[in-house]
Amino acid sequence: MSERTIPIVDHRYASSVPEIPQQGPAPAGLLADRLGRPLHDLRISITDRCNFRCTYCMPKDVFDAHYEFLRHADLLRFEEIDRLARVFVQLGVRKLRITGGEPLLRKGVEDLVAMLAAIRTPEGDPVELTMTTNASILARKARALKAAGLNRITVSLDALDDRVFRRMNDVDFPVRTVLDGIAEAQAAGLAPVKVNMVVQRGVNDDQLLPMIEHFRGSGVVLRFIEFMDVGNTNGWRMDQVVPSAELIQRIAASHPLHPLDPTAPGETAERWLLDDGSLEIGAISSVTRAFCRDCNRARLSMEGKLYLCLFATHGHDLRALLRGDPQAGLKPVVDDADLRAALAQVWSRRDDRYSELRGTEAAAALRAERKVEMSYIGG
Ligand SMILES: Nc1nc2c(ncn2[C@@H]2O[C@H](COP(=O)(O)OP(=O)(O)OP(=O)(O)O)[C@@H](O)[C@H]2O)c(=O)[nH]1
Ligand SMILES: C[S@@+](CC[C@H](N)C(=O)[O-])C[C@H]1O[C@@H](n2cnc3c(N)ncnc32)[C@H](O)[C@@H]1O
Ligand code: SF4
Ligand code: SF4
Repeated sequence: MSERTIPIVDHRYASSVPEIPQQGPAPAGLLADRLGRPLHDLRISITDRCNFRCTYCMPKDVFDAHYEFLRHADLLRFEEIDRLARVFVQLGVRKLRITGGEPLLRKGVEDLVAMLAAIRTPEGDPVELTMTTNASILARKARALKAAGLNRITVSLDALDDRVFRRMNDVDFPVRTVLDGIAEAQAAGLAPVKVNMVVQRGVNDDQLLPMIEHFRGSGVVLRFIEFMDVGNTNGWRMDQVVPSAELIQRIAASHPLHPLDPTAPGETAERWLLDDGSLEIGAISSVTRAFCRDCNRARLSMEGKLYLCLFATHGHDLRALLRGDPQAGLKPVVDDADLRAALAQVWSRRDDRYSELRGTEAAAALRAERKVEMSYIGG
């Protein structure tokens, strides 16, 4: 291991096994955390590997040839992910997002999509199923993903200028291939395609207007994300954050904007429409306008740890519940009702709100403990 490689998984992402409560949870509709927030989204990270080395996410000097990625045996099997997702849906989840690392790199990902697409709510309805991808191999996967039941897709793209994009993904990957992936996703009917751009001052903030011009009239929804202090390795600096308020002002100077109402409680993006109706844009302002108050998102890692915040320092070990853990004297939980009770208890004790606390001693303490990495938890 090189000196700069961060310590191995167990230390980074210490885990706690949720208890199985004696009594069942509150009825699904009433489940809420300590701050009264319901559970609505489950974001499932299916691999910690990626073929890009985006400088703000997997810097090369940390995620290098010596970096220890998880072994395949440590990953949840698709059947295990499916079982957990079903129980989460019983508890109120209505949107599933597959992410990573790069989710399209996981072998057989279409089979997982098909399994998750078959899940029904207690009322018999399907849940929304989506994915976040760097689109490096989306052009050849889009039709199979749609056929398997994926509803829509979000593509990460940080620049239109090929040189800027290659520099940011740091593996010399061309922008053309990502644009082809977006076009194929649209042709396959994965609608709407959303494009997410992380904006870093001095790195790609000159790409705002070219991105807008490119996607006008295309049907794509374009969203700008404030560069976040997620993880411990990306060298985050506040002076590289372009506050959404500034960004919107810069755009509005040349493209008059019309604000849109929120579509659902807890949504991440504030939205605007270009006055001529040619493009919807969104701003995700986790740094300058925290949206923890309505945060209804849970995150499941590829090895089965449940995280209650993007900035969490530890996860709850659901794989130990599914598989048992002889060393800890744990038998596998065979009854879904028990699993459901354990998950409900974890959610009901949640009080995470890192972005609201950023700048306080509580947040500094979390940073000292080491937060989970973005490529592990999936964004
Ligand atoms: N701080 C913080 N950032 C988040 C959270 N959820 C999403 N983000 C950030 O916003 C980016 C975009 O989120 P998406 O994955 O597109 O999720 P979404 O906005 O819920 O998705 P849609 O349903 O497509 O609107 C992520 O990559 C993260 O960088 C959150 O709960 N907290
Ligand atoms: C971790 S990636 C995983 C999925 C896939 N590899 C991709 O890039 O779409 C999910 C999202 O997190 C975003 N992201 C990663 N690091 C970030 C950071 N420091 N601040 C804000 N967003 C970040 C990426 O731009 C991407 O849109
Ligand atoms: S943002 Fe996505 S594509 Fe870029 S390094 Fe992270 S996981 Fe890979
Ligand atoms: S910082 Fe944590 S609690 Fe706040 S919105 Fe993000 S994931 Fe939710």
